[in-house]
Amino acid sequence: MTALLTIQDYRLDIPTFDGALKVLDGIDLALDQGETLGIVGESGCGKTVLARSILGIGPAKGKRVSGSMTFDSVELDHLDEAGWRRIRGVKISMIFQDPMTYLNPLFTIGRQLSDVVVAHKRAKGERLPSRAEQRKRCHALLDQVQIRDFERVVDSYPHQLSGGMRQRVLIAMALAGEPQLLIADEPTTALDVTIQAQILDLLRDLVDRLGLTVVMISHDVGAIAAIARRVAVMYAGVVVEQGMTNDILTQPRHPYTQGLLAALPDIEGGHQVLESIPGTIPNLIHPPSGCRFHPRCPRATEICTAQKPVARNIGADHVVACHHALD
Ligand SMILES: Nc1ncnc2c1ncn2[C@@H]1O[C@H](COP(=O)(O)OP(=O)(O)OP(=O)(O)O)[C@@H](O)[C@H]1O
Repeated sequence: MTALLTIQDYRLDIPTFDGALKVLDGIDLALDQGETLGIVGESGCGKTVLARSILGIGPAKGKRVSGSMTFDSVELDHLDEAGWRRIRGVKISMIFQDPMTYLNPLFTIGRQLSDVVVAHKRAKGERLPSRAEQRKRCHALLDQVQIRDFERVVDSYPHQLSGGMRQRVLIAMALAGEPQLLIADEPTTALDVTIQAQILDLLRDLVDRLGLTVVMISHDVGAIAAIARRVAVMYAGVVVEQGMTNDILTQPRHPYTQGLLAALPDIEGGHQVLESIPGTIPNLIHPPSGCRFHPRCPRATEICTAQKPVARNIGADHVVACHHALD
């Protein structure tokens, strides 16, 4: 089976006055239809840049140094604007941390959702829906995200809704084009803990019911574990470990993953946030030689400063980039 999304040796630099930030350093990921992949790592390790690059909305000055991204057999890096319009928001849609930023404060939810519904019809060259049809479609979309008081919500302005409701509305908008892939970038981070759990339940339900393919980004391992069957751990622009979520959580092999999980106070029942292990993410203009994690690594030896570890398979669907993964 061909993967729905394939990312191969993807390197991205962002030029700055002080030199190029080597933000993504050879990312390899693959995602099948119907899969749920979590990307976890500390703040600043490149998760958002990676996710946005999949949608062609990466940093404006970002330069692909090597590698490729292929979605549904389409080479994304070769797309022109017309090509992107057929994919972005249609085949791949994205939800973000702060829904308020993506909702227009001046228009009601009903108006904004209707606009999205109409825009999708137009993009597909289909007949534009009547007012009544738009309303029916909005109703169905809000129902899909478990919003039951339809009448109140469609006539509300974004500020009249709670954060959780706004996130549900954004998810409804993201689903309007029946996307093949949904990218969720920290979708629960800005919400209260109880609301976080509700939104995670909703995403879980959508995955189960619609067979949605999801890439979910979070620094919250609990949130990732709730949604994602597979997980990729990122450190300083590198995927250091990936595999089935259950294996990674119970048998982490990379010292960074081990550090992240050890720093979790108690994963049971709650969605604990990662506490970073000692040290900080390195400067990405002059990243450490060899393994980017070596300055913080309790197991680092000479080879780690000299050679970048090659990602290797150490079990069924468990890949680690560490010289000492099996020590
Ligand atoms: N447009 C930009 N210009 C310059 N640097 C950028 C730009 N966008 C991202 N970066 C830098 O790239 C690195 C990775 O950022 P990114 O936002 O992807 O991290 P992240 O893992 O998603 O973190 P967070 O969880 O805080 O969002 C950071 O050092 C960030 O400062």
